[in-house]
Amino acid sequence: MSNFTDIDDPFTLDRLRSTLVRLEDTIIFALIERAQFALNSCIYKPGSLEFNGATGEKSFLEYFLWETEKVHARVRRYTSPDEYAFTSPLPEPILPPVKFKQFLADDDINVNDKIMDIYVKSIVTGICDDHDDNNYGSSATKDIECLQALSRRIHYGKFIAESKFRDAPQEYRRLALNNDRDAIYELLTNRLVEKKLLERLRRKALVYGQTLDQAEEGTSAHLRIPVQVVVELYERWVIPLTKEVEVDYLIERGQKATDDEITALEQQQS
Ligand SMILES: O=C(O)C(=O)C[C@]1(C(=O)O)C=C[C@@H](O)C=C1
Repeated sequence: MSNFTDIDDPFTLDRLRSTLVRLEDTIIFALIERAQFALNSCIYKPGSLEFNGATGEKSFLEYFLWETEKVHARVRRYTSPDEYAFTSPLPEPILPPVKFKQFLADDDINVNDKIMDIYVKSIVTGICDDHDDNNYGSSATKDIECLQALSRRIHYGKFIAESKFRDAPQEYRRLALNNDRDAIYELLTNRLVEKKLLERLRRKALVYGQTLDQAEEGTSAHLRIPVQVVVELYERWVIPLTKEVEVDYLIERGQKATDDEITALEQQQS
């Protein structure tokens, strides 16, 4: 809920990108926190015996996440335009609504099911040792932090997409009306930004992962998380999913935009 009550414009592409840079830190630290525990694969298996039927049909992680999101929903977490829940149904907030500055168009894009699937199958297995250390609650707590940070980062693509739409409304609308996902994908892609991001991420993973234990300095043993895993996470999943959200958003946005709106956006630019 950080940016949306700022007085100056929080929605320039530069400002939005600086939020993505900050979220890199959040994600790397969340992964480092999770990696200190074993994989504990039973927490991802629906109805696993370890939990004596207490989680019903759900896995321990799904059960824990749903209970967590219920509390967060009550304190209006998911009314913020940059927060997306994984579970449902969720209760109404007990706090009065917050008036957020309107920037996004209405949409119901939510890729959290995909994020969960990729996280459990490919991400957590890449950062944790595959054994059982009995730290089920701690592991799931850290999983929830990783999932929420990834979800926030990936859905932030909507803000980036809206900003790009406002910069070239005619063009995005034309492509959206043709349902041309590939051309939208090309138009929103900035390869230089992606390249710099991956280089920065490599450096961050190297620095943040250090234990600063003198005896291990300069060896890979002093890293709490493999650098390559963090870089690949972004290359294979985080950037592609962000772009998927951007394309989905731009298709809907372009198809719904009226002539008057396009004209008004173009006048704002000149
Ligand atoms: O910064 C942008 O322009 C974005 O759209 C975000 C992002 C990313 O996921 O980091 C995605 C697509 C671009 O090619 C560059 C970076």
